[in-house]
Amino acid sequence: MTATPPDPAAAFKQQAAIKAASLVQDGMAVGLGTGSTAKFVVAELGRRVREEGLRIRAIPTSSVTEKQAKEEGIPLTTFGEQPELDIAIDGADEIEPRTLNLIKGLGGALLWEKIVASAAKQFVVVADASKYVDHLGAKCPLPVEVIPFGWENVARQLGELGAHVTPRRNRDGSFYLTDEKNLIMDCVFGPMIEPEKLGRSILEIVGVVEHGLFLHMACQTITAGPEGIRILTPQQD
Ligand SMILES: O=C[C@H](O)[C@H](O)[C@H](O)COP(=O)(O)O
Repeated sequence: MTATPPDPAAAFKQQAAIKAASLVQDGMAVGLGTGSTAKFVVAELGRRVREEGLRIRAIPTSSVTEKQAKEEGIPLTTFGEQPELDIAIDGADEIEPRTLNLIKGLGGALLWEKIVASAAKQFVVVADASKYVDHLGAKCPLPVEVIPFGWENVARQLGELGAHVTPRRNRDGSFYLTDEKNLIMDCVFGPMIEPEKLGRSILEIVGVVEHGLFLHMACQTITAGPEGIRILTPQQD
């Protein structure tokens, strides 16, 4: 087994995560994100539950986060019991600093993440400062979740929208499967000028479940880097 190399941004991710976790108050219903930054949020909330007696109920955005939350002793709930969340805190792969538009899903959790974020009164994003881009798509592919049946045709149509499309695979060559047993198409579009239009076009393709563009959803981003913690809210045009 090969060891995972240490993450040079881990300390910044943790700083941003602890700051964001401080927004969570007693009695809140909380959406728990997925990824290497969100896991610090879950750890900090777990610490507060155990050491400070913080009372929260949470909905995780992936099976991985669900496992961590249970290990941390965070009580979980469902949308049946809790249709609206007070806050959701999650990571991001790219952040456009003016709008706080995001690309998410490099960890494969974009579908549950979008459901949780859209059920939250406040959607707060945590990241290290390397996630800022001038235009979404500048550094990352856009992950698109598609059902397995007919994926080849969906991939072709994503290509017609201008993407270079790669189905995500595990190290052993098998298809990567999401928590909903769907596939992910990683779509390199390059810098996006009109992400809203692109997002609508992607959703028109039959077989697409959801894409990783989170547009006009975040109310705040908390990032940390060598210059310290930076908190942004969307700029009004
Ligand atoms: O599917 C994964 C999620 O969208 C993550 O929140 C995103 O990939 C950021 O992950 P990380 O904090 O590990 O960079």
